Amino acid sequence: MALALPALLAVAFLLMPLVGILARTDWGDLGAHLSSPGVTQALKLSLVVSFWALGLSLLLGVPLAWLLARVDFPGKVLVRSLVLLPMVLPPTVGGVALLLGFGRRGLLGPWLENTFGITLPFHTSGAVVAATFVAMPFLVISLEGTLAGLRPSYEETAASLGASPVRVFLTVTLPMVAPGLAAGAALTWARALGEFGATITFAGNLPGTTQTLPLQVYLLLQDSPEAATSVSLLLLAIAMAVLVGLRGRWMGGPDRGRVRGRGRVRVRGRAGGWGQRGPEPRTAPASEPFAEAVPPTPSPATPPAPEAADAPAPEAAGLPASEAADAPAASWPLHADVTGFTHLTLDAEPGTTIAVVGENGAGKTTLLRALLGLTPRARAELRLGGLDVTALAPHRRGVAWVPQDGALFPHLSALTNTAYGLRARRVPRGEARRAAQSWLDRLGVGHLAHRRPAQLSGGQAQRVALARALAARPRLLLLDEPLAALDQTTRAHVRHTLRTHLDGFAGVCLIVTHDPVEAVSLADRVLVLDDGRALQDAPPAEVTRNPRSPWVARMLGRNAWPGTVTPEGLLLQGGATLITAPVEDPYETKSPYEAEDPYDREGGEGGPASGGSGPEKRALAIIAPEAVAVHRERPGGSPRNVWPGTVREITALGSRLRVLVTSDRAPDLVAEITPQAAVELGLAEGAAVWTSVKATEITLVAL
Ligand SMILES: Nc1ncnc2c1ncn2[C@@H]1O[C@H](COP(=O)(O)OP(=O)(O)OP(=O)(O)O)[C@@H](O)[C@H]1O
Repeated sequence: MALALPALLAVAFLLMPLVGILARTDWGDLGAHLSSPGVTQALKLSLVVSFWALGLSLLLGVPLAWLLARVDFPGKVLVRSLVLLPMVLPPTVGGVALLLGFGRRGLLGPWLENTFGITLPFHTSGAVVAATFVAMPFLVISLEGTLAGLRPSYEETAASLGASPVRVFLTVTLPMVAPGLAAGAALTWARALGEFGATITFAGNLPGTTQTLPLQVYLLLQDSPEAATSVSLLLLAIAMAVLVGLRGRWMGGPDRGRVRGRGRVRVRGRAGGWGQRGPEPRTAPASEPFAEAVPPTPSPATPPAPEAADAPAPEAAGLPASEAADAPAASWPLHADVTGFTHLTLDAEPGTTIAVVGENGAGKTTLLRALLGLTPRARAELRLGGLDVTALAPHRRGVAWVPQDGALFPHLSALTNTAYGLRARRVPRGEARRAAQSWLDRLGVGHLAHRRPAQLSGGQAQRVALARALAARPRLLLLDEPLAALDQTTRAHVRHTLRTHLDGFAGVCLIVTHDPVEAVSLADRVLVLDDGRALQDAPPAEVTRNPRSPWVARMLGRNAWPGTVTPEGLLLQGGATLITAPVEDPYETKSPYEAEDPYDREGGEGGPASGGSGPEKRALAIIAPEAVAVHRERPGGSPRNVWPGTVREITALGSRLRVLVTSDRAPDLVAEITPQAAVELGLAEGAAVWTSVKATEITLVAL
């Protein structure tokens, strides 16, 4: 209430002059005033000047806004202040400054006059310059705000689909910032139309040449105040119309209402933790509803129809003719040497799907961006099939990227989105659309071809994004958490679709995921990253059996305790010893896979076995939750690993319960028991219990 009064006063203060104009307008003579020769001449001149000023502002201001929004350069703050200056400078001072810069005796004036014969003062061009000087900042700041708010994933995805930077700007950036651009343009035009102070100071007040409407108002005020009021009303009406048309869009940053981004629902941390289900079977059950909606998938031996039918000329696909000539038909093994923040070597046969997992900040996105050629933080020497694409720009690599939110272009239909990659490679429109429709059909979303992304559900949008990437016929496919934004049911459906279609993909596919089910059910290999290095790169079964880090173990639903190997077992942090079965030195029993591990061969730093070279042998004790017994009394008998503890959390997992027990004598432990056992034990959160693990149930994995 205390604020309402001054606020009302402010509104009244702003309203009063407008009411004054309305009250004092001579409505009977309004038509005559506005159609008088002097006013119509000034109106015409104002329109000419304001539209020229708008044109100049667009020509110069759009690139400037883009530069300010997208490029980091020294002195950027200064340039931005310079752009804003005319908005706060008194217009007459602006006029004086223009005179000193471009006037006949100004810095550039003589040169302009002698070289181009251009004299600005007392010419219409001078009025245009004055109007541009004061109006352009409106365009620049409005567009800069919109551009800065546009997530780069749209433009990066467009590039990954093969679009050149100019094409990306024209087909993605410009349409997506159109509302901001239109708002800025309308304001710029309105400001130019109302310009007075700089114009009269710099260009003078010559009827028919520089005397625009605002200058007319000033003159009329002395001779015919009623006519001045009528012209003021006209200018007021125009200004109001512009503001009402913009409906507050100016300075509002990107038009978030229109550019609908899919929610980034990150499934992190505990998603794959001890409350997670065990791995799903790799093949989804035939009873999955979506399975029926998916047309039969061609085997890898018979490439998908669109690939065969619509393969563009190699040159059209962005390959230099010489490289294209000896490019293998449709099979793209991967070899990547990545250096920088990410440091690893990756080799994979065509058709391999690799799940990239790791904690937050492990370098998953950096790896993908390095393969795309989009980050200076890591560089990938990249060979895809017979082609070394290292030196190629992102849009010429044939590396398609599906970011987490899909980044479907909101202004294009599902069909046009899907055809985007082919169109970027100059495939004729009809052909590209037919191929796109075919891909949409195969992913079960063909009937949604004409919908805009905003009219699709999360799962449908993901399928369209996948269709768009596959339709571009990439040599390498990068999926960044493709299922993260989906609910559990949709996730299972889309996972099945993904699996089915990745089976028919003739390149390598990397999937970043935080979901162990996704990693195990979709991938042929799991690449575990830690601080940009490959901690483990093995088939899912191997990673599940012998996880190389506590994080991976926990992600896969296992208890994982790091410690130091001793003759009895494992010395845990805190001094307790975990007794294991007669110890097989984990450093001497390596799985066949480990023996082949490239990091072992190279003895590379950070490789999976590098920890074995020191005097102290670190290992990870893996304990399956099913192997943990829970008791109310201290158990007797054989188990030697017995700890008192307290139940901290009980969660349901299918038909079983997972019980988190904390103890001051051992690390946190998760037990999996039946609901019946829980009832019999009278388990509840806070209950004092004992946990035990048989020595034979513990697996030691070298760290
Ligand atoms: N542009 C950048 N400049 C400097 N450091 C960066 C930049 N981008 C990422 N990093 C850092 O690099 C590391 C790896 O980041 P990256 O985004 O690749 O991790 P991630 O595994 O994808 O993580 P998340 O699971 O959280 O997405 C992090 O420590 C991050 O802080």
